Amino acid sequence: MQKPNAYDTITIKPHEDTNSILQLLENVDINDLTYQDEESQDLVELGDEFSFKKEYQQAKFWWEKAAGKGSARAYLRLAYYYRSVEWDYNKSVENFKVAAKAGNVKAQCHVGDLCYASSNYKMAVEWFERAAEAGSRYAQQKLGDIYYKGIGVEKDLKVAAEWYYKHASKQGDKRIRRSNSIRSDQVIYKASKKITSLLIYIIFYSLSDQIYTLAKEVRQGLESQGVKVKMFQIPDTFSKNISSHMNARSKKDIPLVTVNDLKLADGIIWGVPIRFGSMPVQIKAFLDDTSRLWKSKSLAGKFTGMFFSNTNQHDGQETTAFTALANFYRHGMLYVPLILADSGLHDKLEALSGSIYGPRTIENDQNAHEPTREELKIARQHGETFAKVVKTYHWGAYYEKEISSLGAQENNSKVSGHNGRISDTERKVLLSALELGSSNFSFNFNM
Ligand SMILES: Cc1cc2nc3c(=O)[nH]c(=O)nc-3n(C[C@H](O)[C@H](O)[C@H](O)COP(=O)(O)O)c2cc1C
Repeated sequence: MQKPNAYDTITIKPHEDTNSILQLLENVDINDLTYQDEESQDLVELGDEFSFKKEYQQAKFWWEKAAGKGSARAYLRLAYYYRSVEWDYNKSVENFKVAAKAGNVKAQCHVGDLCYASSNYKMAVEWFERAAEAGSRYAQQKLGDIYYKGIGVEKDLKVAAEWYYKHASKQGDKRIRRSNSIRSDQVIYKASKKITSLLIYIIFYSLSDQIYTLAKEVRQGLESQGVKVKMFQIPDTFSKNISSHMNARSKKDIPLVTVNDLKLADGIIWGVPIRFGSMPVQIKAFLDDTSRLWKSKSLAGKFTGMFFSNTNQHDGQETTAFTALANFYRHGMLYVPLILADSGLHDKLEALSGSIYGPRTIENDQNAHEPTREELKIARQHGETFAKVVKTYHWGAYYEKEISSLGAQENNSKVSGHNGRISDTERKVLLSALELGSSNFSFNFNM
């Protein structure tokens, strides 16, 4: 019979395979327990013998006899027969369904595939679940994919990770079972710990508290992302006379920063009051002192950012930012700008403080030390964004490290016939576990 161009019922796509029934039967577990009785098993095997001799009509005869006795195995063979010898889509699907209902795992996978191809995801999941629970690795992987991508079901990384893990653990591939470090729950736990132990510094110099007020808001934004925050101030170098002349306020509860402290931070945000279009000498002196960290590259790769304060709307933020950037780039630090889309700066009609270089508060004669609500909001938002950037980087670095450690383990384990590469399944177990871990921290990959 001629293979039809399109199948008739519903929206199921035709199988494009031209496999002979022998090839199709190759993957069938001949020891499956879905036959009903010994007699029907004999009949199925008789049919199989004819099939191996490519005498398909005879094969069909005996399989039909076995099917008449309720043998699920026989129904599976008839489904293959109508799919690869005598093209009859309806009969093929009918036989798959009977075999699936009678508990044949292979048939359940086929029915799952058919439902999936016709966008009936709910049914597909039901059939794949039946097969997966009976141990089908194919169905386990399919369920992992379905939940991982959220196709027709609500995306659920935890469920995806569990199915991928089951799929991987059954592989006979002992690598995944043996390696405790890639147990998905442990990956999540370790990665989560890594993220919650990220340490961000806010380092500022502030005489009359304007910068200090903004610093507290940046801190809130950072902490909302689950990172640890330490606040430091840069030691003053003015004499008591000058300080009191400049209305300096003591902030005894905030520790003074030392150059060595910087080594421990995963990110540093600087609070910079503007002095004649540049940073205060105290900050500059401190940054100059960091030159002793060049050789050890202690600051290289760390994220950094700034927030500002000054008196006049158009006076000095850009020049202060420009001249500061060279200090950071010299160390190989990575500057995080104020992301305008996050801050809402570019869609406001009224003039707002801050720029692409960072949030800012403008001194106000009546209310000198109280930034506006919008300024505080932008500062908080910047703290959030900064923490997300640092987390994204460390998450990715952690993931990469796990992947390469898998590769290294593989090379060491000398599993025969393995090329040392990480399998797709291993990647998927890790990826879903890591994404799941990230979602536990309301971490947003789409920022
Ligand atoms: C020496 C000096 C220079 C200043 N230069 C500027 C300036 O160039 N532009 C500006 O808008 N404000 C300038 N200001 C105002 C400060 O930026 C403002 O007082 C500061 O941001 C207050 O922050 P703080 O309370 O955290 O110390 C200057 C202040 C001083 C003391």
